[in-house]
Amino acid sequence: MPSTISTDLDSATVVPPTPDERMPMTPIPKPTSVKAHFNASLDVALQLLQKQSNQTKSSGDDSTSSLSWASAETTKDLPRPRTKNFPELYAAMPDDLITASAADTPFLDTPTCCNSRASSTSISEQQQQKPTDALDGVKGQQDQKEAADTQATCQVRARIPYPGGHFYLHVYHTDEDDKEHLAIVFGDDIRSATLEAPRDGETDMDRKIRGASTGALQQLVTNDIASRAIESDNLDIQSSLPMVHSFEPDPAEMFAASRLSVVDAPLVRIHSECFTGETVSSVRCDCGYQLAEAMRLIQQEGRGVIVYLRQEGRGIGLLEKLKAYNLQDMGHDTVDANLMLNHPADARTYGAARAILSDLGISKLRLLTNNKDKIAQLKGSDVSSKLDIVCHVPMYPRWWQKEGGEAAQLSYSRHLALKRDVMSEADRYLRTKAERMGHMLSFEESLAPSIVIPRAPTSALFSQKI
Ligand SMILES: Nc1nc2c(ncn2[C@@H]2O[C@H](COP(=O)(O)OP(=O)(O)OP(=O)(O)O)[C@@H](O)[C@H]2O)c(=O)[nH]1
Repeated sequence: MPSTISTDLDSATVVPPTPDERMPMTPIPKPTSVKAHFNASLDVALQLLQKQSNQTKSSGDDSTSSLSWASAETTKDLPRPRTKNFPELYAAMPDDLITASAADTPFLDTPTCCNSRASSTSISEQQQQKPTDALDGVKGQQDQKEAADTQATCQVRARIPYPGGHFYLHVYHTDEDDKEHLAIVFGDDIRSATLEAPRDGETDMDRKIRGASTGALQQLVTNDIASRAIESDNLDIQSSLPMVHSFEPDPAEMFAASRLSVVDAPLVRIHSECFTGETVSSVRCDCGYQLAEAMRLIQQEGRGVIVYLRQEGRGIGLLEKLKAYNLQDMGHDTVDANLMLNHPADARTYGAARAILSDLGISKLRLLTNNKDKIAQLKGSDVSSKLDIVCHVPMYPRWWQKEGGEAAQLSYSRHLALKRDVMSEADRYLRTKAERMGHMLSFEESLAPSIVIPRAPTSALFSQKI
């Protein structure tokens, strides 16, 4: 009987071994870099595969005894990538999608992923404004040092149904604080190394309960092979994969290419908790909009991550944020209100976010943000854990976008109501972010870019019907 591809890592039924059958697992050291992440994944996969193979041997089933995950039947109807190494899938992003070059942006060498000239103008203008002392580069550099050392461990992963699909919610603990930071992951192939790592004495049921995989591990292995090929600059994936020989449409090639997108550049949002904006729909800030918009954009692409950090009130907590709100109602802006309460304008660091992305195997990304400080901190200076932010995607409030753009999707009356509600409150907030915190926002409605989200290099693959 030919073996078939299982695309659901958790769908394979594995009979839990009796205690005697259980193979002792060597603990996998916590990965410290992307390379280590994949090495750890492979080690985990091989150990579990070995374990699974022992189990199936003992149960007389040989269907999982090889890595032959591509069957003849599954190959015949698939479109074939044009060349051996699929260069069209890795084609550089079109020039018109990148408006701000490193040369244009002295404080920021991350281009903007949008097609508007206005955007690069506004960025240059913003960069001439001096950020507040609380946000200057010294703080960023100190934070980067700390960030490189942060360890994040995924405790559990669960599937959450979402309109039009599902995502996986991951709960993380870090050694920085005792909060439950989250990763909202779209895409079945983005996996946590620390979640998958075997834990002493656990059964398959234990693994299932915490959301780690127990079967069908071929994908993890293949994923790792493809990733290693990329890491060593060897794009000849075909020589690294077990079953790619013909020039006929081949799911193995398609699959290998899709694996590469793990180290390509998915959309990522690093989002800070905001109870008021997200849960009770406050329009004092744009946080609720930004979270919803990030989810919409990432779901549209089919894969990507929102790292949801428990940094309420830019790190000062809800209690202090509400005091700051009262000061704002007395006429102070968000920066001054924080300073009057003896807090920095922004108390956040991004070590946890970097550690979580590393754990998820993401080293290259497109970042949804307007915040230069966030980009600088995330990038980091430590070469071994450097994040490659290929561009940033502006998070422009919908009500600032040109008529006929995204705003046109709202009904006219809703649009007017939104405008009326937010103009006085949220616009004041956004204006302060731009003027005093160096956020890359332009107030002129006519300058707001109509945002074009560049497709991930491999997204063509996902849009093909397989
Ligand atoms: N201290 C304080 N925090 C606020 C206020 N309004 C919103 N926040 C918090 O600010 C955080 C969001 O940060 P923002 O500065 O809006 O945006 P950002 O994440 O830095 O930048 P983007 O990536 O462009 O969204 C959330 O944790 C909110 O709870 C406020 O008036 N005072």
